[in-house]
Amino acid sequence: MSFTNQLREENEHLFREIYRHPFVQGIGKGELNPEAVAHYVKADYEYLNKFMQVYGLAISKSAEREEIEFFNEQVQFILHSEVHPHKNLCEYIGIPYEDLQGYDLPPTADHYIKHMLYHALQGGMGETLAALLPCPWTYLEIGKKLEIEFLNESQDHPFQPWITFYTEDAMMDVTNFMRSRLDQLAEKASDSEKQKMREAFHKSCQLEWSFWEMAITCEGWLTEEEVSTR
Ligand SMILES: Cc1ncc(C[n+]2csc(CCO)c2C)c(N)n1
Repeated sequence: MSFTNQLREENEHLFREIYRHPFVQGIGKGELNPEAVAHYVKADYEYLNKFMQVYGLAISKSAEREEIEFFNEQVQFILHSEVHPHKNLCEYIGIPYEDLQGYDLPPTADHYIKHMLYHALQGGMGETLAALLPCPWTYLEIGKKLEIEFLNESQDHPFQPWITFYTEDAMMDVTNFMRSRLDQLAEKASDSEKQKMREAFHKSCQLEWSFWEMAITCEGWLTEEEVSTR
């Protein structure tokens, strides 16, 4: 079995729970709390800004032009394409996209991005890819499953653009490129390097679940007042 198939199997429980998460199920049912949606878009916009910087670090570790080209394309993808699912969510809540930009990252989003920055700064390309991969892979699976379970051609669905964005070939291509590079690197890696890749991947899966939870609970930093009254 390939290394990334092993990673997928070891994290089956988290992939299942991500799909079962109430925010993800709310996308499927077409019913979401507007405050949770605004919280998600605010956090995700800034998360994606930092995510592009992780791609920048990955470029600095690239051994071949093909890798540089891939990460460069993915920065373009985030800048110009990944705004569409955000705009779909903004339309649902009737708030202009610009009004949801420029906010501080809530604790979980901050943790997630710093986890990726850590592996990109400390580790090699394998560790970096292992930390990045759950991001496209979990969204690809969410999109595919929601499409099968909830999309019906004859009926309007408020999140149809969001769902189909993540089922397009582009999402499969990003996931497959990262998987094949990571599989190649794992073949040559030592046991301790592979262990670091496993840990980076597993924590990113956990943080993907936590990101949905952060949105639905409108998680924020405690105010001074809250700290002093606990
Ligand atoms: C928390 C969080 N996780 C994953 C994505 C989806 N996503 C973000 S970047 C990227 C790959 C682009 O190369 C994908 C699929 C998101 N928006 N927010």
